[in-house]
Amino acid sequence: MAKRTLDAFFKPSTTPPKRPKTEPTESTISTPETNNISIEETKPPSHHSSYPIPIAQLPSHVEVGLEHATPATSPREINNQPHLDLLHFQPYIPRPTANELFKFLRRELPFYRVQYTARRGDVETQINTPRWTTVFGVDETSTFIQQDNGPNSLVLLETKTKTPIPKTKYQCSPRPIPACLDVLRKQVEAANAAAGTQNPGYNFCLVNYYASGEDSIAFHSDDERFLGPDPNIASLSLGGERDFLMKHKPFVPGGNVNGTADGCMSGAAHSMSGPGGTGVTRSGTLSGGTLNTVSPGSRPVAVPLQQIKISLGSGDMIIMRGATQSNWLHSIPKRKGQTTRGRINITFRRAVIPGGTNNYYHYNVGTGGMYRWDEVAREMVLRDGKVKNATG
Ligand SMILES: O=C(O)CCC(=O)C(=O)O
Ligand SMILES: [Fe+2]
Repeated sequence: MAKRTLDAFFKPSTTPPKRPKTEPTESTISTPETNNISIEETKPPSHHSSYPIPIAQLPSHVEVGLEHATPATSPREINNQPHLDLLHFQPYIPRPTANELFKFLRRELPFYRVQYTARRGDVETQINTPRWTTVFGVDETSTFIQQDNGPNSLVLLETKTKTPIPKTKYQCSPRPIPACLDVLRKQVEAANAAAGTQNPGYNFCLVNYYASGEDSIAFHSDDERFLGPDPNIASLSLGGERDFLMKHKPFVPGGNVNGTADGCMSGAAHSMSGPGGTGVTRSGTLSGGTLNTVSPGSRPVAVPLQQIKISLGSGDMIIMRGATQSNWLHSIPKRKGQTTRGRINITFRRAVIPGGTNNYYHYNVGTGGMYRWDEVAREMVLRDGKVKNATG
């Protein structure tokens, strides 16, 4: 990859003329005449039979920014409430690079507006996911292995036996994490190591695009059984600033408040705040740190009433660790009427069983059409009416 110094990277540079995307090499012209002007030529895109389109590699100026300047700050630990264990990088990626990465991913990734039906008792409801989504990865029982040097040569094998997976193993065609997101995955794993966190071994990358303040994710926790106990979820924000809310789960005799549909399904069966995603009504005041003690049985349980609001800017990253997911709900609430820039969120996770793979593709790719960002229309445009082999 073409390397440039950090100084050169942050200096305004003359934008070189755009080259056709297909050119497979890249170079930096560095002579006294050109004064280190970087000519960006892209590496060949990531191909796979499961992809609806080839997925471009990062432009070298973004790659350089990521390589040389992340983490941009040391994380702040947020663990001042029961069961809460967060690392907040503010930012993790320097803002100029994060903004470039935002535009690149919005332009290059396939996106979906997933619709699904949710059943509660006898009642079936059709849910329109209130944001754009896409997903890559496979659970730990399968592994993508490079067979040869061909562009389409990653094959999916059983992790244990290294034999091809049975055709019936998945109700979807798992997609390998493309190079442009795999760079981030590795860096975020390194950030965990630097913070003394056990290697999360991320094998999934979920992407949300919130086009405006109308798009949202309702209160939920990412504590599906297919993620194993105490899952580590890293969540990266790019583009427009949005509020990230967290609140402690209420005590429910017999277990969690379980998922009904309100468009927060990055995976099924998370714990949720109830239909409508407006949250569980609690008695008491929502003032700083007040504890509401409920006594469902013989043992009183203290429920912290303080809701947390973190404003997430471009490049910020939150790593949610330990008991956070089993005890806290999080959301990106709607901001109707406010002019908000589009925002991309990327979460890295580790799924441990095939059910996780089926679930993530079902709720983040689905069976509807594939959309791409259109720079002229400035919106997502339908490109492919039906998803080929994406879910069963
Ligand atoms: O957009 C965000 O910051 C949150 C996304 C999220 O919670 C999820 O995808 O599970
Ligand atoms: Fe989440």
